[in-house]
Amino acid sequence: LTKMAEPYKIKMVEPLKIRTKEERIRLIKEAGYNPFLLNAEDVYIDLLTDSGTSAMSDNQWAGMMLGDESYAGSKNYIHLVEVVKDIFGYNYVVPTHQGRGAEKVLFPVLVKKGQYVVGNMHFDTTKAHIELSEGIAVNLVTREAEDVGNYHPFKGNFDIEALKSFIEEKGPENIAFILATVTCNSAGGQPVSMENIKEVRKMADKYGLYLFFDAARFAENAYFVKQREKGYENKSIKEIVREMFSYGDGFTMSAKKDALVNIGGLIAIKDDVELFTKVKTMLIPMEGFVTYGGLAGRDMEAMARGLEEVLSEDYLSWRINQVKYLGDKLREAGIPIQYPTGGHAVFIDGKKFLPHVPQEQFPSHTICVELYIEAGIRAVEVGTLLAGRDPVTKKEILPALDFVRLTIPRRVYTNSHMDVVAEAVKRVYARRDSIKGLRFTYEPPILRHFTARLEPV
Ligand SMILES: CC1=C(O)/C(=C\N=C(/C)C(=O)O)C(COP(=O)(O)O)=CN1
Repeated sequence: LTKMAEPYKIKMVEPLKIRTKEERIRLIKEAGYNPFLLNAEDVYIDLLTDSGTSAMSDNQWAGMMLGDESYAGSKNYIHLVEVVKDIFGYNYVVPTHQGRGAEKVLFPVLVKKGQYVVGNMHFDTTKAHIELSEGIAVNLVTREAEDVGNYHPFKGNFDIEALKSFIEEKGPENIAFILATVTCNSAGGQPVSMENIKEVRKMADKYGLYLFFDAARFAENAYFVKQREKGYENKSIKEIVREMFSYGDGFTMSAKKDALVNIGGLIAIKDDVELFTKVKTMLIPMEGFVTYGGLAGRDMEAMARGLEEVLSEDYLSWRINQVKYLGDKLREAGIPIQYPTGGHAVFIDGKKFLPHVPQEQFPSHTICVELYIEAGIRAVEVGTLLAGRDPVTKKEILPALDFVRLTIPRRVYTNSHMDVVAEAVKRVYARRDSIKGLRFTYEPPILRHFTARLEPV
């Protein structure tokens, strides 16, 4: 019985505004049919992202009052380093302002012009920073990730054969490093198994390559390992995290996800002190001095406390089952989603939902627009609009996966909100045959999905 409700009670609330349907039709038109351009106060249930949108705990808020805002040697930094060492087993740690801050400092140190960074699936801003470092981002995720409707326990895994032949084909000297994203956001928040991580580690050792983690959703990955991988059912989340990261040489982290804070990032290096010196040298001009890296002391304190809190099994079990709760309601209604549901979001298969809308007219983005009109819900497209154009041919990339991501913030919404979301998706699904696609009225040259403006065809 104790597992049926949130393992926390609510002490402070933020009243929500609910615009009328007429207002929402006007507002989304004024926003160029792009939910990114809506004002938050015009959104009822915001499922745009789980990044930076978590509710902090009383323990974290109390930590905010203990901010040591000294420029150098803040006690919050010392606390943060201790926590990272204790959880991940890495000796060298610097804060950054968020995940991109970590990427723009670490990648130039690791990547030489023209080298490849091979990953399961890179998040779009991570890909952007690999390219800004003049590297080439390559995704080698298991084919199971594209088998959307069928159950596979670890759809975030690397395709080990593909990884081996890619490194052989290009030559290890042309691989900057291997990057394992846990969980794999772009595949549907899908986990990577410990067995797969061990296989990737073997490759890294065989070819003398670094293995880094993109650790944004590390705790959710560990929870799935505990639930789904033989031999881990009796291990604590902390033990599983420790083992996962023992196979890595370092990580970047957007703390805005599993560290339960609204701003923050990290770079951690296991034991390569030389590499750490290069990172610190880059950090100072790009993010700030070593002991604050673009953050206030209070933010580092909240992050240190969040990293410890997120390891709670009661918290993880509730958080991940809330995603499953929404996913199950949609599957029961016959709505096509990435199955099983991931750690942070339900991913609707837009191409199957709107088979009559050509991919060039952005089926999943169209569903996001309809969800806002239907019930003031803001979701995000992770598909064709996001993928953009081939930089050389300028043709639409047309990715295999075209998803609506219903991204659930941590500790913010109850299952009553999930019931509203499920009902709204069902109503859009019921009228899907009458839904038309979208076309650009303004198409930005890079990362177009954030500021594009569109209209119904
Ligand atoms: C796996 C991964 C991410 O998901 C990520 C950011 N994700 C966002 C903003 C999201 O909506 O999924 C980033 C960038 O983190 P940042 O948004 O700069 O703190 C890196 N890796």
